[in-house]
Amino acid sequence: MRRYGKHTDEDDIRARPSRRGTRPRTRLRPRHEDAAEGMVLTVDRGRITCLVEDRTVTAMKARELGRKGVVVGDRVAVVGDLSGAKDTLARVVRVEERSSVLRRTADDDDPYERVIVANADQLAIVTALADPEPRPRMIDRCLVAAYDAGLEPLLVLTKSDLAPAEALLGRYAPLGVRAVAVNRDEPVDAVTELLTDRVTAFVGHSGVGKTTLVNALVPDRQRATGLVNAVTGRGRHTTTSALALPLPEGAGWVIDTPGVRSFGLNHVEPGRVVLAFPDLEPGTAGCPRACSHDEPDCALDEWVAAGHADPARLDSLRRLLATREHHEGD
Ligand SMILES: Nc1nc2c(ncn2[C@@H]2O[C@H](COP(=O)(O)OP(=O)(O)OP(=O)(O)O)[C@@H](O)[C@H]2O)c(=O)[nH]1
Ligand SMILES: [Zn+2]
Repeated sequence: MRRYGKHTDEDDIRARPSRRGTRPRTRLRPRHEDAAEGMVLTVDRGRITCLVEDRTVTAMKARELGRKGVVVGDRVAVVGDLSGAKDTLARVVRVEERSSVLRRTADDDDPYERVIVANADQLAIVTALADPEPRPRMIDRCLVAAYDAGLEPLLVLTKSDLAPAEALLGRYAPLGVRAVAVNRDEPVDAVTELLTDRVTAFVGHSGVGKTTLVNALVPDRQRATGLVNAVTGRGRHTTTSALALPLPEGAGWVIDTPGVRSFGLNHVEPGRVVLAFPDLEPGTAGCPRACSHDEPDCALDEWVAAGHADPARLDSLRRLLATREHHEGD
């Protein structure tokens, strides 16, 4: 399992198998042999805050990176002043291959897509059970984004003191999505357990209680946020970019994404979403080319009729795929 932070051991990283195989490092990386590994904690107007060993280092993108973006969660190679002292500036010279990318478009009509988080393995979709009312279509859209990005979704239902969770849970039962209900007056251990040793991006609409939850999960948040702001010189409430926060004892990461409520799904291909449905996926072998999986010739109807999968699963898949069409109020 991927681990960053205090327990990250550099030898570990080098020993990780890479797609490039076993060619010698010297040929792979002729330059910046002395670079240190860092993990990007936040990016604010070109200033990259990374964790290098146990130090918070501010860096700028090296010119040689060109237009390549650097985002929260990226593993990077950093050179220069790595002391983490005030007013020092290091350089990010390389962005390592990403194991996942979470993208968004401003909305479905906006063709411009941007990566918001790299290397997460889980997407926590935070929804209040009341105040504000849950918006199932929005949850569905987040699920599609998670499946598309190859992240495992996790439904976190907040304010369980205000309303029961059963109806909402019922809607997601056929999808097999893990879900947990919490409120601010109870311990959050059940959530912590699901985050252990993972990198989890949190999304949610304003007012759902995401801040309350993240503060409970990361009791050290004030300190962690303070560290970042000491370096960027910005106030606690001004940052709008995503921020990686370590769970206690280095047991995983919470990536808070202020302002990310839902996802434009322009770039999503039905084929990638179906991959998250291993019981249905083999049935698509009989589909016409570029099947939307919601058309008369789709082979999945026959697949289900033949008893290979539960019809409720196909209904759920189609409901999710339909959220790619834009509706008022998403
Ligand atoms: N009843 C109840 N209210 C809660 C709970 N958690 C948070 N709230 C309230 O919900 C409101 C929003 O909580 P926040 O934690 O600020 O929510 P947020 O999602 O971070 O919203 P923004 O700060 O606007 O992004 C606040 O008034 C909280 O006091 C809960 O478990 N139960
Ligand atoms: Zn099909």
